[in-house]
Amino acid sequence: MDGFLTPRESAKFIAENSRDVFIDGGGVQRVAELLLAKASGPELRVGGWKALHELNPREADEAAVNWVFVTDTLNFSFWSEHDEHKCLVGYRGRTYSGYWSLCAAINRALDEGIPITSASYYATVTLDQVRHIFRSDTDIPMPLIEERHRILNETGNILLEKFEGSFLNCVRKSEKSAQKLMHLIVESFPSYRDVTQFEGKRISFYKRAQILVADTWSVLEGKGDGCFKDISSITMFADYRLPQVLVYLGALKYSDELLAKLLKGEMLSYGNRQEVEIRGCSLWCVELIRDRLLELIEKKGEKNSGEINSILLDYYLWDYARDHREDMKGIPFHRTRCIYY
Ligand SMILES: Nc1nc2c(c(CN[C@H]3C=C[C@H](O)[C@@H]3O)cn2[C@@H]2O[C@H](COP(=O)(O)O)[C@@H](O)[C@H]2O)c(=O)[nH]1
Repeated sequence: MDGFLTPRESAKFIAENSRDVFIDGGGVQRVAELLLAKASGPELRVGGWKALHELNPREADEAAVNWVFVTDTLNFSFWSEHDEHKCLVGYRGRTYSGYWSLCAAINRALDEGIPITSASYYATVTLDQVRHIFRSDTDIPMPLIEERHRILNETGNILLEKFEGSFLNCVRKSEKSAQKLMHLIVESFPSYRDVTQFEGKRISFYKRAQILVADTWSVLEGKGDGCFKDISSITMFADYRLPQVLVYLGALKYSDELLAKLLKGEMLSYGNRQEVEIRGCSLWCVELIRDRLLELIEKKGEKNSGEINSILLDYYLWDYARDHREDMKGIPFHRTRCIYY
């Protein structure tokens, strides 16, 4: 997708021109120190993706890669109008919400013999079948179910036409370059084209394309086809949870006007100036946190396991947000209903 700034360039430009969202240097320092204490733990390792999350595949084979692909193709917009009434999926004795309800529904379908990770199946799956596969245990369905159906059909057909029905073939075309894979994804699959404009510039976030590259790296354990030489060039993923946790941790601040709007639960449309500032400043904030953390590791004389990158910081902060959901109740997340994050 030529003519667009990269996500990192976009984020820097947005942060420099933002009016309602600000990065707090003291907060960046404090988050870097929080992460320093975890730098040698299991969380900030590529292995954490499997070790810490029971719904993720254990294997590192073609089927696992295709599980990641269909999951990240649908990895968007799980928030509900009222948090106490939301889509929930029970699976193997546990109840899952949000992003995890998607993973639970996919694993439940596979257990029921529904080949939901096979392009030949989801290229022609019907809306009724999709409603059944992603059914909720509550009366609140998974949001945007019609869009999910349309995207499954569209994406399945493209994967069949261009990559013989397997995302592993797309990965292999990237020749172990994360950037090449990200661009192959956005050029091939329209639903991944997370782009807009800001102050007259064409900017990109590519949130689902970046997390797809990251999850592919993770499911392949950073080895073989997943040994991307430039994996550290992937930035955090501009969703609606990371901004919330960055505000909670004091690294990001909103203007009074924007905070009041979010506290009222007002929706922001995709591409709206304030929505773009929230996403861009969050992305840039994590880049600054990563830079500061690497300096602290250097100063401490610890060998930086080359692995510390924005992906692992993002995963850690996203999990942190999950684990501190109650504490974060007073901090609003921005409500944008779209297929991009
Ligand atoms: N920045 C970022 N955003 C992420 C993820 C994930 C899960 N991914 C990895 C994490 C653990 C597993 O290992 C997965 O590989 C989902 N999301 C986004 O969050 C939102 C859903 O939130 P809630 O409503 O609370 O479930 C939605 O926009 C979804 O797209 C991530 O990691 N980082």
